[in-house]
Amino acid sequence: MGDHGTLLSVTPVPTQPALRTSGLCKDFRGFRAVDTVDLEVAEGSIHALVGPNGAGKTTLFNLLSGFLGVSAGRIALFGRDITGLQPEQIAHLGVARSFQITSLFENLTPIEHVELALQGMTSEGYSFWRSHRSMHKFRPRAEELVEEVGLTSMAHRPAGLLAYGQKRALEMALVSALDPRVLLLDEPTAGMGMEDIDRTIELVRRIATGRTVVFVDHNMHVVGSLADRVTVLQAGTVLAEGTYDEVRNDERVVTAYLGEADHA
Ligand SMILES: Nc1ncnc2c1ncn2[C@@H]1O[C@H](COP(=O)(O)OP(=O)(O)OP(=O)(O)O)[C@@H](O)[C@H]1O
Repeated sequence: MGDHGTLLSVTPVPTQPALRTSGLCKDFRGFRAVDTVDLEVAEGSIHALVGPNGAGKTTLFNLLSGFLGVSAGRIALFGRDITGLQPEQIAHLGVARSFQITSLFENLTPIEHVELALQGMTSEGYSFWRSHRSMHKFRPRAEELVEEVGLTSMAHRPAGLLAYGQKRALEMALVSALDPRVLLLDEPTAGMGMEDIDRTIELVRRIATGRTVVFVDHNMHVVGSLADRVTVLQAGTVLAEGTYDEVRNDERVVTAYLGEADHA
């Protein structure tokens, strides 16, 4: 080994997973909805959480984003313990979350929504009474984000007029505006027709560039198209994990889903 001088004193930091849970549990009055889950999400990956209804996917999302407190176990974000932090603290560390249903302001346009989101990211914080001029500095970036999600033609129309798929696209622009390192997407294609689904797949791919994405989706076409890795949950525990092809051929997974179909 050559002499690297002072560089030798710098200990290389091994790459930490974007998210890691160890022994994560959540109890609701004695009912264990998330049961000893060890999850590892690699930095830069797109990771899907799937499983039959009631498997604990949403609860796990709520734990990761701090909306629910853990009953046991730990959560680490890039190696930093975030267990017990409040949602806004976790958001501040670069984790953004989309919801299945987001409340948009019916009278504000997509551009205005995105401008508000961008303003919220600055030290100025959200302020509804700020002058138009101050908001205008966010206009170019807002236009870019609105274009990225395919809403340019609706950019200046009230959000109340947007079709369902367009509202979900606007949501995507809002989470992009937060420029998160880790993005948690809760059923990004729920309730969409085929055309919107394929557009959303493309959108998630684009937004995922340089980021880590964890998403929940029931649509296996979406999971197969997007996910680098898939974790299958059942009754709060990890049933299987691997690539999409690995898990979909796993007999336990097939059985779990057939079980669900039986009860549908
Ligand atoms: N606040 C709560 N109080 C009591 N039980 C809850 C609560 N939230 C979730 N549960 C229960 O925990 C289990 C897991 O629910 P969760 O919503 O996490 O499942 P899921 O995998 O997201 O299901 P779905 O695919 O239907 O959205 C379910 O049995 C649910 O009834």
